[in-house]
Amino acid sequence: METSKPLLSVEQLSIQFGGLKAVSDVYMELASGELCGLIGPNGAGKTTLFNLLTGVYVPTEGTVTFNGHRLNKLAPYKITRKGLCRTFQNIRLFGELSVIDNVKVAYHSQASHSMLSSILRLPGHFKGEKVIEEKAFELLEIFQLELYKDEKAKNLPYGMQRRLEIARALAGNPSLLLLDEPAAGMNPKETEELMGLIGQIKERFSLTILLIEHDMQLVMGVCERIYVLDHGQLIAHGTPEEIRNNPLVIEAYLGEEVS
Ligand SMILES: Nc1ncnc2c1ncn2[C@@H]1O[C@H](COP(=O)(O)OP(=O)(O)OP(=O)(O)O)[C@@H](O)[C@H]1O
Repeated sequence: METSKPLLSVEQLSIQFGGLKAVSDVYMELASGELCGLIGPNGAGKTTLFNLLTGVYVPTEGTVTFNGHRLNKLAPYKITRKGLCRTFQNIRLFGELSVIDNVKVAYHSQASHSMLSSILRLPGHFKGEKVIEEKAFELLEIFQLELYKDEKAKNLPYGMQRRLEIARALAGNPSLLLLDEPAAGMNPKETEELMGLIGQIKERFSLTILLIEHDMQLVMGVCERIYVLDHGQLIAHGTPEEIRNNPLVIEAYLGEEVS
């Protein structure tokens, strides 16, 4: 039987900050089209792992292979161009720019019309700009932000800013999307709507998604598989059912609710 190669393959990935191994010998495989969770107590190394996958940090040891390419030591923007895009735990929008310009900026980093045609205002520039404007508006519609397109990003309510962050990440045309606590600070209704939306964009854009989330019920509800980190080490991975009943996970979360 032929088994297809994973979209993302992480082997023995480690990073050391002084005396602290923030990520230690981590293994992970994501198949194309999966929606996986990454969980673990505070300080477990989840965001650091995202930073390693996206080139923010260079690993001390180990390899990251994405879509057949070794990512080690590639600059973050090159990794984004390969189709691995992310959002951040702390919202990183251009607050003074309009909502639609925030998405357009993200498109420009991928734009196919050349810098020269833009400088000289050649027809290719205007055609490219029109396409970008249309695509950006489409993304705003998907995230129900189109009515706010001319509003400064900083004036959006928090939940909408979080949605705009994801729209911006999608403008990078990812095949793998990493979401760092996408529902942080949202109320239960906003969170439920966001999770529905994440399911929709996954199908619509044929995405593979890895998401960090603290709300256990939510992770168990939406993810097909879950990876669990504790003190930088991978202590478990499996289906929500397997994770819920794993003694190591229960111990790591002692005092917190796992189900
Ligand atoms: N640049 C850095 N220099 C030194 N230590 C760091 C650095 N980045 C992260 N760490 C440490 O690595 C450990 C893991 O941090 P990380 O932010 O990845 O955890 P996390 O699982 O994302 O936590 P949380 O759920 O609280 O966001 C922490 O002890 C943190 O202080």
